Amino acid sequence: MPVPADSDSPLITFDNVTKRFGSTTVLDDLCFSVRPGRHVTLIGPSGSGKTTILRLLMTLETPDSGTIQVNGDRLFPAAERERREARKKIGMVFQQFNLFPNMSVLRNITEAPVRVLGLSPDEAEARAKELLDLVGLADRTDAKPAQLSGGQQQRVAIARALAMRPQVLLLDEVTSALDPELVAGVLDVLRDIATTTDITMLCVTHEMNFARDISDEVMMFDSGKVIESGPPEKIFAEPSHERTREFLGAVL
Ligand SMILES: Nc1ncnc2c1ncn2[C@@H]1O[C@H](COP(=O)(O)OP(=O)(O)OP(=O)(O)O)[C@@H](O)[C@H]1O
Repeated sequence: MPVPADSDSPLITFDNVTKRFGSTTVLDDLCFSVRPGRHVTLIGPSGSGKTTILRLLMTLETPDSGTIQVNGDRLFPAAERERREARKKIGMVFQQFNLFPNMSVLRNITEAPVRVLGLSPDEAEARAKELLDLVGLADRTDAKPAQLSGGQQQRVAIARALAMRPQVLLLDEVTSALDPELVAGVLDVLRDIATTTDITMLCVTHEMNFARDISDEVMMFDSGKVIESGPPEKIFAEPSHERTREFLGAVL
């Protein structure tokens, strides 16, 4: 039976998760959990497995062993039906915006809620308009993605992820593909979502100021494990692990 989320029971749990690509062990008996409503940033050197963690939660990858649960439903190992239930609670925004180029902005957002959640087109459209307002694009409903800047496209992608009413929002280097002048607008939208909603966020970013602003917790990964975690003021100011000091020394 799924356990209802409350502030004491974790929303996301990784128990002894191992993931290999060929002979490379990317996640090594990894254990961590995230409580509902928390905003957690994953940091660590390139190749330390941060994106793989998000992709496992999206069921885009399969672990070699271990258990992953979301709100008491198993993602892995799980029967297909249970996995689908768990998967529905998760939305992701990718580095590349991945919008449907031939659909309008509005249709990009309403498509999945109608098809997957069974919302009526009117309900989906009303929700999409609220979300476009939230991301500052209420006047661009009829535009095609190619008519928007990269920052605007990424804001549509954020609205599209939220339209599925996920409990967890995964953000994978969402500003890395943007021109520098467009980064702030996207980060402002995410700051707003972090402060005005109760959504749980797992974020991979190289924007350390953003991580400092929105995170309740920063987890430092190295060699497939969490080597330290804590509030951003602790991790950024007084990291206790030598590898964290080295990493932050290179990126800050
Ligand atoms: N589909 C795949 N096939 C083979 N190797 C992969 C695959 N996906 C990831 N890897 C490897 O797994 C390791 C971890 O990759 P991952 O993208 O999770 O790291 P990361 O910490 O997010 O790195 P970065 O900060 O550079 O994005 C890397 O060595 C990568 O090359």
